Amino acid sequence: MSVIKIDRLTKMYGKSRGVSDISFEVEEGEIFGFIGPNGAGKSTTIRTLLGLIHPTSGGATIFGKDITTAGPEIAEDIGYLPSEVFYYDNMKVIDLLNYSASFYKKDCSQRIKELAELLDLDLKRKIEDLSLGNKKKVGIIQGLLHEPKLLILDEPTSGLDPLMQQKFFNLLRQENEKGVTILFSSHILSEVQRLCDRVAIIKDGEIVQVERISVLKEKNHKSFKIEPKGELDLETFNLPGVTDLKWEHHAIRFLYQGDINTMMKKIAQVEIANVWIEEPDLEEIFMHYYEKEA
Ligand SMILES: Nc1ncnc2c1ncn2[C@@H]1O[C@H](COP(=O)(O)OP(=O)(O)OP(=O)(O)O)[C@@H](O)[C@H]1O
Repeated sequence: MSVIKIDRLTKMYGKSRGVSDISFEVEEGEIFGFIGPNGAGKSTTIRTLLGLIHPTSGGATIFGKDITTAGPEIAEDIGYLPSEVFYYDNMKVIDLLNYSASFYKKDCSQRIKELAELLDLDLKRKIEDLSLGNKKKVGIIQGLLHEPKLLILDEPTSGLDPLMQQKFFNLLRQENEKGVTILFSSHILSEVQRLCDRVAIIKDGEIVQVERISVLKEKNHKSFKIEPKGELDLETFNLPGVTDLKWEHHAIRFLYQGDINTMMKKIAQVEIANVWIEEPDLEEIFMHYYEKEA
């Protein structure tokens, strides 16, 4: 079942484009990455889903309900972490969290304690005394305290140190194992690669691809590094499907998309000292993808 179904959604800000004609679905139980460079339209999509802004055309459903007509009802089962968090500084953390919890029809006090312990956050401190990272933790707890069925996270890791990021990712995995669906927006490819099952790539307000991370890595390119014995012309490997062909120290490097047997036969024709065939990381794939599409 689709938890989020976006159907031909367009959002214009006056004459300028927020997102245009985007469609994709997030299935129940998925950790779904939403990735693209700054200004691509991730926050616009998320804010539309949450009913904070209204679509210009097209629309979306969450849990099968229309975002424009059933917003408050849907919101009860969503946890949202905005990319930037703003608070009334002179409140204590616990008071703020209790206030957030008061919007839900359940007792969240135990969950608040558990999460604060896990994230190592002192509930008695005043918000104004907190570092950026600790403020972010308050946002994370706010998003999770009512045990939502869907988590929508907009660039959630900014401001968290690597150790806390790791804890946060573990927490997300635990939530996901309990059945929580997660939409995770980011411009950092490595974190999407670590966490997500599938990903939608957005560029200039349009979805350019929706794919499993594993397929993206397999289908796209292999990274080759070949160290020849003696001299070899770089042009030897200038074959269909080869890109980014270059010398790197004593080795020839390139990305290859195509039948692996063709490439292995070609390599067998030359004298080599060593060969490395690797999956490129997502960064390489995306850079290549963006350049190709540009
Ligand atoms: N309130 C607004 N008024 C006018 N234009 C806006 C507004 N909010 C966003 N935009 C424009 O819409 C486009 C998409 O922006 P959006 O913030 O959704 O991108 P993003 O992918 O979330 O990027 P970032 O990570 O930088 O927030 C950009 O061109 C941006 O300038």
